[in-house]
Parts: sequence; structure tokens; C-alpha cells
Amino acid sequence: MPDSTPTPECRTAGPADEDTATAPLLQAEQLSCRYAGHTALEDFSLTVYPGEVVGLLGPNGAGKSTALKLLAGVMPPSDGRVRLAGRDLLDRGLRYRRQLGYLPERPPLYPEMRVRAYLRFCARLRHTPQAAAAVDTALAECGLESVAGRRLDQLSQGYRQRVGIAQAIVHRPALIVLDEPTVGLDPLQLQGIRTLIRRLRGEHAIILSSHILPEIQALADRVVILNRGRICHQGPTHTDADWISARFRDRPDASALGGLPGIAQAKPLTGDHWQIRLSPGTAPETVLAEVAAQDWGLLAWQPGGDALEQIFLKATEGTGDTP
Ligand SMILES: Nc1ncnc2c1ncn2[C@@H]1O[C@H](COP(=O)(O)OP(=O)(O)OP(=O)(O)O)[C@@H](O)[C@H]1O
Repeated sequence: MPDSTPTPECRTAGPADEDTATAPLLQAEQLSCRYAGHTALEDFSLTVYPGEVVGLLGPNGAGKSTALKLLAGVMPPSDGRVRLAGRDLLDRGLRYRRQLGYLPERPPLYPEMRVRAYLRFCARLRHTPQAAAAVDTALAECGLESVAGRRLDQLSQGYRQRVGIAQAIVHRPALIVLDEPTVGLDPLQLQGIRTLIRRLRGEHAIILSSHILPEIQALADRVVILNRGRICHQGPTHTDADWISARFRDRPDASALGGLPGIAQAKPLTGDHWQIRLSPGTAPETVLAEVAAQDWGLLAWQPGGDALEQIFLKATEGTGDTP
């Protein structure tokens, strides 16, 4: 695959540890990335569970593409590490990397290749069993059957984007990383790609980036907002008043937290950051007292209700795009 990404100053990620009690699919821990002295990403941590759709949102130059390159394992971090299914992404071989599909900002398409041949090439690169059948499935899923024999340079932007997504899913990865999958599309093409991404959720966990808020709201379960290389917010894309964002000093036990009276559901975003949904009719302050009485060192407790747009504006306040 062509890749013009310059190598950043890097440090090899540390050994994997096997603590996967709640079985996250992807764990990124305190990633940073420096390009020739310029810090593009700092202290980026993210946990993704199977079947989740996570949106990465931020103004131009916020560090979204950099974060996705590190999460997809196409570039090593300067600091931190990424684990996929409990194993260090960079230390492990193809077997684990095959669990990941990646659509870069500029899809690596060879203009003179035909769609089916290109996808077969991608499937073989990843040692996909029954490659021909896998290509047929990806063609059907991405609505590409009618253009399977066409050269890539004869396709419209929308169809090229579909081919980019098809190469990311042809080997049936558990995690798909999509960098701005809808950029440059007209409204009709946009609708097609949205429908496709919705169809893929569930079977695959998806991380996708955009600088457009409604895009993330339409597709993602939760959002991570980046600004100037740092995470400035993460939480659900729906901001119902009965969801609470809580931070702890020590990682709570999931079943103990979820089993407290008045709590309908507790979901970890990272080890110390949890989303808690209250049972209908429960007053947040009653549950707050229960949670604070536990041994987890409650640090922050923020009932939802703030519209995501306000959160985005607040989080990126006073900062424009970064070149
Ligand atoms: N290869 C590189 N060499 C040097 N600096 C880089 C490189 N790639 C990105 N940067 C810088 O790192 C910062 C983050 O860039 P990145 O592309 O990750 O942001 P982004 O949020 O994806 O932006 P956009 O939405 O415009 O694509 C920017 O300041 C950018 O100029």
C-alpha cells in the first residue's frame, strides 16, 4: 500500500498485559505523537467495546487523523500503547492486525485496477480465507456489484469511498477505523455511506472521524472530542438527563457499580471514566450518595442534559482550526 506518512519520533510500546476483565476490543493508553518536534497528539486514551460506534470529532488539525493512524497500527506512537483484543498491536503479527480494517483520509486505491481485482488483492494481502467469497460479500455489502468490473479511476468520489470502505471490511475485521468517510460527498452519496456504516455496526466496532458534529451524532453511540491534540470531552452522543458521567480514582467493579440501587446501566469509557444511566424516576443525588460511599474514590459526577453542540462549542472555545 502506498503510504507517504513520515515516521514520527517513536518509542516502542511496552509489553502487553493481559488484564481484560471487561473484554474491551481496543484499549489505547496515553498515546502521544510528535512530528519533528510538533506535538500532534497528547495523552490520548480510549477504550472501545465490541459492536460500539465511536465518533472522533474536532476542528481541522485537532489530531483526528493522527489518532486514527495510531489506533489502526499504521504508525507507532511516540508514547503510549494500543492493545487490540488484549494484545499489543505493534508487538503482535498479522494474525492480530487482521482484526482491524482501516480507511485512511486518502484511500490507498490504485487507479488502474478494477474494483473486484483490487478487493481480491486486499483480501489476499490479509490472508483472508476464501478470498473470492469474501470479496463477493464486501461488494454486495458496499453496493458495488454493478461496478465490480470498472477501473477505480472511472468511479465517482462516492463509489471510490465505498471501495475504500470495502477494502477495510473485506477480511471481516472486528474493528473498523474510518477517517472522514463522508468527506467530499454530495448529499445523495452521503446518505449511501451513512446507510452502509449503519449496516456495519453491530458486527464490527467502528471508530470514525469527522469535523462535522451532525455527522457524528447521526452515526456514533458516543463521541470523543479532540482539540489541539488533546481529548477535551468524551461521552454519549445522546445527552439525556438520566445519563451521568462519573470519574473515579480507582477502577470500579462493573457489576458492583451496575448493581447499586437506582442504577440501570453502567458503561466504562476508560478505566476511570464511566457512563451511568439511572433507573426511571431516580434522583441523581440519591445515587450520588451511594456511589460516593464506595471505595472507588469518586472524583467527578456530571448529570447529562448539555446538548452535544454546546459541549463541542465549549470544548473548542476560543480555538480555531490548526493548520
Ligand atoms: N506528517 C506530518 N508531519 C508534520 N506535521 C503533521 C503531519 N501530519 C499532521 N501533522 C500536524 O499535526 C496536527 C494534527 O494533524 P491531523 O491531520 O492529525 O489533524 P486532523 O484533526 O485530522 O485534521 P483534518 O481534519 O484537517 O484532517 C496538525 O497541526 C498537522 O499540521
